[in-house]
Amino acid sequence: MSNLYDKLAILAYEGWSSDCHALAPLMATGLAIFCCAWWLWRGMKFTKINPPLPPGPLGLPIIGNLPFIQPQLHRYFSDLSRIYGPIIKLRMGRMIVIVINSPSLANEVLKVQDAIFANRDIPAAAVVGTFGGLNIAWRPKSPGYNRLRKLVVCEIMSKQSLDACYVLRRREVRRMVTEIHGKVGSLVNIDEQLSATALRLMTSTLWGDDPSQDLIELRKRLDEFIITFATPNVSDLFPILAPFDLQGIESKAKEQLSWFYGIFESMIKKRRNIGDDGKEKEKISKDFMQQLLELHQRGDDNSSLSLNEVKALLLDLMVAGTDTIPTTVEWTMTELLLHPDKMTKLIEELNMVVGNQNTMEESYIPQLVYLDAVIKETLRLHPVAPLLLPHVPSETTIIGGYTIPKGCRVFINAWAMQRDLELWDDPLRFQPERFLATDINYRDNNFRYLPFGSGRRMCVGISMAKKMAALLVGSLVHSFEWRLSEETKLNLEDKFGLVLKKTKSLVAIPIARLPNLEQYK
Ligand code: HEM
Repeated sequence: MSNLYDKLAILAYEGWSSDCHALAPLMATGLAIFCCAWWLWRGMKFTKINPPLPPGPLGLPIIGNLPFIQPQLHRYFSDLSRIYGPIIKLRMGRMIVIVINSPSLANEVLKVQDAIFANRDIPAAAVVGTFGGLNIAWRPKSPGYNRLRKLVVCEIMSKQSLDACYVLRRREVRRMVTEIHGKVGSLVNIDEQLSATALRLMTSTLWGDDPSQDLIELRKRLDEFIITFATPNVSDLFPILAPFDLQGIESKAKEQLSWFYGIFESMIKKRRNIGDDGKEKEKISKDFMQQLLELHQRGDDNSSLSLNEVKALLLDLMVAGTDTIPTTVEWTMTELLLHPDKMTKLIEELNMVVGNQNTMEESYIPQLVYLDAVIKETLRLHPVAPLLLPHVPSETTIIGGYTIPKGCRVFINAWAMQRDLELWDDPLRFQPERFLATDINYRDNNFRYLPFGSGRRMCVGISMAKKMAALLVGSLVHSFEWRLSEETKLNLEDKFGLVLKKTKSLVAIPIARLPNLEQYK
């Protein structure tokens, strides 16, 4: 090769110096024009492919904006968007963060360019625990992810499957009503009550009844695990440091996850030991674990699950389901207690549809349109995932005239859009009626209202969440009248975390409102 270059050089030199002497000025001009044209073309091509990154606050070298980030991320990001516009950029260590604050740009990310943005990056702490991202929430875009999601949406969360395990949900909700009835006239911490109920609801839906299971220990482990994952990890901000696990987060996560997987493995083992016949089989046939194991045993590549996928999924569904639903229900009860006229309207609807001789059942939900509007309005003002989950573009692209680099984290500030004065009439007012007047829905591709996200990464638990939230709010309001103690000052302060919770738990006094004691059993 170098020989060839040498020959060409000699040829060029000899040609230039002898035969083409007269053409020299012409060739020089031609070369100059070519260079200018090439430079202009490169410049145009560069600016065309690489517009600037979105605007944002200046940061420091290496650590970027990290020292200035405020813990209430949803509020901090929306304050920044008032200064820098609907799309902003921050840098956290090596990580570029993009925040979207307008429905038209959210439409670009979640619909027009959904194929690029339907990707995730596994946090360092989750790599080992999810067997390299075998769960749904962290799994990068891949045929494996599509297969898993399809199985969960079409089989586990199908109407048929959810109806089949209603008996399990009903039992836990009735248990909650009985427990609250035992505290009638005294203060009840609604957050604690709902968290315990949601955990029982989720665990019995996932694997039915397991008397050997210590739910207090499970709750404690779950809280520790959530704290580990919510702690900002230097390994994610500076991947080069990941092998050192400087904060010990990865090793903690590994230990915590192996505890959960130990429990799942022993339950799977027990389940497999149950024979094909008898009442035991009948009892367990409705829970998710049974369905997941049946998918595992299918043994065909397109529609079966590996055992590690089964375990990673059980954890995914447990984490996703146990805090989102009670948080939504607690916010709903708080708003209703702050707005007695809306509470009265809901009671009237429940009296009319359910009646005071019956108990609240899921079969009434389609007729309870005001209840549906109340929950939708609550999720508008208090979305449990205010920034959705981070989307990670699988290639560099352009949004709103700015370059969005491959691998950055894109947050959609649903919280800000759902309270935007330009998008909603009187946005800070709790007004469920706005959902009666319009037909805004959770799945509408309506990018000003996104409590469950949208597109390929939309929440897979939406059908289950809708049923559980309606059953819980309906049962609490149908069974009891709720009063506040003299000292209680209700407020709507929130705190950002894995879910957007109330800063102060709701505490209220239940009074029985149904005529028969039987209705509380
Ligand atoms: C009120 C209750 C709930 C709300 C408001 C909610 C909201 C969300 C949101 C906003 C996302 C992220 C969407 C995105 O990144 O674009 C999400 C993802 C997810 N949710 Fe939910 N969720 C709820 C309940 C549940 C339940 C009950 C389950 C399952 C038992 C569940 C399972 C999941 C999973 C697995 C994902 C990840 C989906 C993916 O990455 O493909 N969620 N949810």
